[in-house]
Amino acid sequence: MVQQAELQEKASIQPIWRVMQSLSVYRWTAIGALLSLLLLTVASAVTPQLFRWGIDQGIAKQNLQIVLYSAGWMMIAAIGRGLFNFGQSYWAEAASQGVAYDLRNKIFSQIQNLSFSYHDQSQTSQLLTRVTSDIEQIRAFLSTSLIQVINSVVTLVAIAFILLIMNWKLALITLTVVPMAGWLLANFLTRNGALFKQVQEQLGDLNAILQENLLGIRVVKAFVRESTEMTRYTSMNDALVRANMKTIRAIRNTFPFIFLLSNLVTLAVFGYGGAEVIGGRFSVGELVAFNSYLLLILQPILLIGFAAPAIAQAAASAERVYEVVDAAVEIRDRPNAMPFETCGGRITFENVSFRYPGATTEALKSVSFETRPNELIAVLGMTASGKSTIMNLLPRFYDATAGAIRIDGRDVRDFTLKSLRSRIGIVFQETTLFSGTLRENIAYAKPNASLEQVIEVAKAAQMHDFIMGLPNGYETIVGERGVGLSGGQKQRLAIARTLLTDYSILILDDSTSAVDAQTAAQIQTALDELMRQRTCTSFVVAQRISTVQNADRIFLMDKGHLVAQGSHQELMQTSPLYSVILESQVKRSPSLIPLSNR
Ligand SMILES: Nc1ncnc2c1ncn2[C@@H]1O[C@H](COP(=O)(O)OP(=O)(O)OP(=O)(O)O)[C@@H](O)[C@H]1O
Repeated sequence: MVQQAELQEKASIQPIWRVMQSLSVYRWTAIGALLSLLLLTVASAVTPQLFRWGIDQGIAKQNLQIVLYSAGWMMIAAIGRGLFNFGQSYWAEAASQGVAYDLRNKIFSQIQNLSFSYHDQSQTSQLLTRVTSDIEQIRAFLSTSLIQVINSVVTLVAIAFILLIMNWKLALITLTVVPMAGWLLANFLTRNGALFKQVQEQLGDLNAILQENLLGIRVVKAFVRESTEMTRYTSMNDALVRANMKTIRAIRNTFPFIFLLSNLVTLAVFGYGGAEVIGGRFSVGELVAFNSYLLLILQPILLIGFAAPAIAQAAASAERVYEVVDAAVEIRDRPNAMPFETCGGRITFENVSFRYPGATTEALKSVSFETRPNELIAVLGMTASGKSTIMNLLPRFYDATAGAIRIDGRDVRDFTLKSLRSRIGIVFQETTLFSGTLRENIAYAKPNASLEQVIEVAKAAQMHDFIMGLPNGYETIVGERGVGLSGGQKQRLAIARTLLTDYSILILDDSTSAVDAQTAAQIQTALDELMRQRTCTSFVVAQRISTVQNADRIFLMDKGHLVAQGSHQELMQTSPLYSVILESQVKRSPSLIPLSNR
């Protein structure tokens, strides 16, 4: 139990240290804030002494000059406090903005590097919450809570020192408040760390529903599920409010005790100090000064108290942010990885098996094949038979669990990822477009491509005529995720985008599924030309008979196994499964001519 508690505490405190260490990049700004803070403490600590001087030496002895002098110095101290306060908050804010900026960039760059498997398993909305709300919590901690705590500790130490010099007995009575309040706060932090983490997680969950809803709003409306979605969102929103209320209750249960403590101490000082003044052992000026210090010493304790929930919240947020920053990038370059430059066209799968992280069964089971230079391979199979998985392994979106994948005899893991992926042109099954113009979307991987080059690939993807029919042509703005384009148009744009890259291996993963048969055939003819001219090998995950017939070889997948390979004619004669699949396609798409009639 003790060990577990220790672990928990370690887990919550460490990220905060790490956040503070990241201030070292902005050390001069942080030092500026710290210096201002120290000067602010001096200016605050000196004021009660000026009071004491003014009362004891000025008012009590009827010396107007000293009263005026003390008032003048108090004025200077007040101006100093204002200036140092400004300097402290300005520099603390600047340093916190710097750290937040770096963290945002770091987490974004890590998100770019993390492997497909990480993104498969993580929730987009939780990532969004980490980049936005969690980093904001950390920034607020650096700009406000951290400064409050340092300020409080420095003030506490300085004032405790002054009080002890002034009257050690009275000082000891006063200072009893410090360990008691400290204990209450430490308890509060340990008990409620998990609660603050829970709030951030629930905020992420709430964002998840919002995000899913925004992405799927058309489905929601089509299925008339608005009220169900509303209920789902409201109940998550309720849960968030409940969690937030729990934190507020925790704060409410702790802070009244600290206030009570401070009030009791004020009374004790008044009673004991009053008796000392009557007994002639303490001057009125000293008691007034002491009382002012008492306020100054309670203020830091309360400030630490107010900062405590924010620190707990920031610790939970820092833990969540560093979880992403530290996540292992599974697919990375090996030491001494070499660039992939020329492709001879011999792609080999040697007993390749693959299981998706978290999956219970293998998506590929001991798949072996070898392609020949300039071959066009069609991959065919029932749904979920492993076709896309084969395509995912070649550019190393995932690494094979067993076996090896080679290009011209060299393991794909020996190449640098950047060179490997830039020489493999892939058109995914699902099309993602970015907001921007049609031209920008086509030239996504090659922003400097000339308009002629863009037009050339758009023609090959049978997109040019459509684009030219638009009032703004290639400069037409595409909505978010390609809103405003049909499914087939999006797919054709995705094909054009890939054709503009420096591919030498081309993979088309069912990328004309939303295009009508006639247009698909036109794209196919244009692609056939390009594939044979520019690629060393091409793979097409095929659904259409025309594609299958054009292929040099067909790989037939079934439940993760490569069950047959050969030409269309060969498979027609040898593989019953092949005939079944093709027949089912003919039924699905009446525009296709049954194979038996060809
Ligand atoms: N990211 C993933 N995480 C876990 N399992 C996955 C993932 N992607 C695919 N799978 C599983 O792997 C198996 C093979 O999927 P794959 O996408 O390769 O099939 P496919 O033949 O391309 O199917 P389709 O024709 O429907 O696109 C399926 O059982 C699928 O559920």
